[in-house]
Amino acid sequence: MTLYGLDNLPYGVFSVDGGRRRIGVRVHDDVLDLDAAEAAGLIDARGALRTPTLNAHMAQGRAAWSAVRARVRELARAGDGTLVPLADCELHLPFQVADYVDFYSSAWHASNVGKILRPNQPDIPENWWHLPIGYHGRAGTVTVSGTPIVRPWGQRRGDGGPAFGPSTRLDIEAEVGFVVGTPTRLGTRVPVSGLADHVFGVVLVNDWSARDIQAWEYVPLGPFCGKSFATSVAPWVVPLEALAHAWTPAPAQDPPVLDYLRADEHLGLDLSLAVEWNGTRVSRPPFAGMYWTPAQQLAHLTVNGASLCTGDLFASGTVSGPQREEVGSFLELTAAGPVRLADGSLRTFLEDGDTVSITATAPGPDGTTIGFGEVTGTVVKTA
Ligand SMILES: O=C(O)/C=C/C(=O)CC(=O)CC(=O)O
Ligand SMILES: [Ca+2]
Ligand SMILES: [Mg+2]
Repeated sequence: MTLYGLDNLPYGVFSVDGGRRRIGVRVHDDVLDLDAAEAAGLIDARGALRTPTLNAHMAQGRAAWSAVRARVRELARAGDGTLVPLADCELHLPFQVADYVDFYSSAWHASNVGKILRPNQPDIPENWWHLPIGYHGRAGTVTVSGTPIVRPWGQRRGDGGPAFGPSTRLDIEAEVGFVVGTPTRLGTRVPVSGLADHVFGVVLVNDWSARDIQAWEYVPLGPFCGKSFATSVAPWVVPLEALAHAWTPAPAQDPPVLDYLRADEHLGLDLSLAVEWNGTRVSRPPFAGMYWTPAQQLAHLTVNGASLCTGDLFASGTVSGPQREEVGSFLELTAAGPVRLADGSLRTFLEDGDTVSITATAPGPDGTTIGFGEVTGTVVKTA
């Protein structure tokens, strides 16, 4: 199956042999060097492609994204420009992260986690059905796929007070992130119809979570050290334009949402995720069933007049479906007992040396499939 053909063309940042960081587009198992293409006059983005992150091009806006993508497609089709084998490339964080926000938009995830963390309360709080709940994360600790994940230390609930040490309940969250290109002015809102004007593309996210630290610290202000130690993203940003065939009706919303969240077309994206734990596929989270859509998340994120910056990343929240084999966290996967991996070992939470990889596909035009690369990370013992 071709995942990186001419209908995809995801953007990344690469270097070869420790050289300069350059913008490129993945074409099958090669990277088309856009820095070299702009230097050679094969493409014109007013110099934005000759920079070490995608931010300058992302700031140029939707018309420029379309024009550059169309030209990249011509180059890729004609075999013009420099192709570097992917195997020779080191891949970097593709964009400089401005603000990072994480939502909580799967009803299955919310109800699973609610049962585990708040057994004496309703699974899902009343406000959840009226607004896409989220928290502000730590932009500076968003790292590219492959970066080792150092097991965090912190406080957890102990007998008669806090215990302290390396997290004993280290977990993942399989998510889909949206990368903002076009910024806004402080004091303005983005309407629910504004997604495609502001979002440049989509990237896979793993919101690593230390459940023991989280459970002790989060009342009443939400996650802090339990989620701020690292968030991994895939090295490839799939342009929103490449996902034109992946839109699908989102779940009906009842109770009805307020006007600012009501879209003429209430659409989600039909992405199929897969989670591998030390090489064993343990889950296939379906993104199409997310209750809150990215368009609603963006409208809510700015409804108070908060501005958008180029490089803002907002993540969907953990992608969980209704079945145990569809959940996006190990907290949920192992709630009823450990899972057995292909090597025969049993797991509940992550052990040092464990590797988790998340991949995804989406339908492209004419029966093609769009790939998102992978976001992977290996847990290492605290130094
Ligand atoms: O319900 C809670 O208290 C916590 C939920 C999460 O940890 C999930 C979170 O980060 C948001 C999400 O990924 O859906
Ligand atoms: Ca999360
Ligand atoms: Mg995180």
